[in-house]
Amino acid sequence: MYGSESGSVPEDLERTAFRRAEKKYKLYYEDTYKSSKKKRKPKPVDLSEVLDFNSILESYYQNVELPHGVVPLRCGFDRPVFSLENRPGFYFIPGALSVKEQCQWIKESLTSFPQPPNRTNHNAFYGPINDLFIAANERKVLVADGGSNSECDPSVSNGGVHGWKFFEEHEVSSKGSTCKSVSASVLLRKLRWSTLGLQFDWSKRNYDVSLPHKKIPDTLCQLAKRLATPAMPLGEEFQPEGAIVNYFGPGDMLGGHLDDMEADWSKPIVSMSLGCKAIFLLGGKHREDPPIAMFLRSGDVVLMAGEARECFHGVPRIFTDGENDEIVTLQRQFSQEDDFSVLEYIRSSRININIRQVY
Ligand SMILES: O=C(O)CCC(=O)C(=O)O
Ligand SMILES: [Fe+2]
Repeated sequence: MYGSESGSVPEDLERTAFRRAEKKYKLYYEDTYKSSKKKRKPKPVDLSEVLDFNSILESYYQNVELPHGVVPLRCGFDRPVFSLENRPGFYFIPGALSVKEQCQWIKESLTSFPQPPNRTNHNAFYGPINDLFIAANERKVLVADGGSNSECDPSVSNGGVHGWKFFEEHEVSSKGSTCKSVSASVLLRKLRWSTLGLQFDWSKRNYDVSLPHKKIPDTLCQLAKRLATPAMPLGEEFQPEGAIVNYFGPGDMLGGHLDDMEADWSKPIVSMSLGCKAIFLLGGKHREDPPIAMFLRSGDVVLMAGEARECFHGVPRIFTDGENDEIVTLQRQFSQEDDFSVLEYIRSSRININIRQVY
């Protein structure tokens, strides 16, 4: 499902309309800048066909005609909600989260959500990792304890458990380069997903109820229940049971896919965008259907329910450059709160939290 700027795609996959749109919006760099990674310049991309719900919201407030096919929903929600004429079950709530809420969920996504027993993409290789964000700020290094080859672990003189443990940088460098190690900041940069509540097993593409898990935090549940209301049948309440947190760095993308592992597709997926702006592609039921492209900004919420659950979707691009990322207010807030480590992370990242009712 995931890809990155370096991923190559078999030719036949490029034949679908969805794949062509992914290619159109994906990050490519100008060739002339290839030699120097720092100065690489993104190739310009034509964004004229990307739906912009910020300007749609403005038009709505000013009573100006909306783009063809965009329909405001009358549902009594406390913010404007838009639907798309030819994608029933899809709802867009621009700016649904306040800046404070955005900061709160960004911080939780970095600090508490990746904590065991929640799983992350690092589990398969390193096992559970505690306090990754703190370790990254303290410039710690994760070191392999090689069992019999235990000189790798500065604290173990002979034998010891197999596994990985954080150490201070100087403890590791004094040991030389014989041990397998990776810096916490590299691991934080490579964090791609964490799962909350019922744990999603990516290898089986299913929920594994036998895996230990904690309930989704109550504040997040309450928020998701409220945000889900425009897509819920009257009188029914959304029951958040599982969530996937996606972390995107520059050049990362989320390939076209369906989320079809939940039992009841009439219930929405509540999807919150945080950090740098992205392009979201909402396709149809077939990869051959031309997708609709739209910007997702920090604070936007998307709901996918009913027929929209059968639509391919993905994120081909995030914008991490100051001109396009649209995170000034977020940056200001983190600076005011002296949260410079979070600020550093989010200025080149996007986080998506999508919350699901599984049964
Ligand atoms: O990042 C997004 O906005 C979409 C995420 C998504 O589709 C998923 O995790 O299934
Ligand atoms: Fe999805």
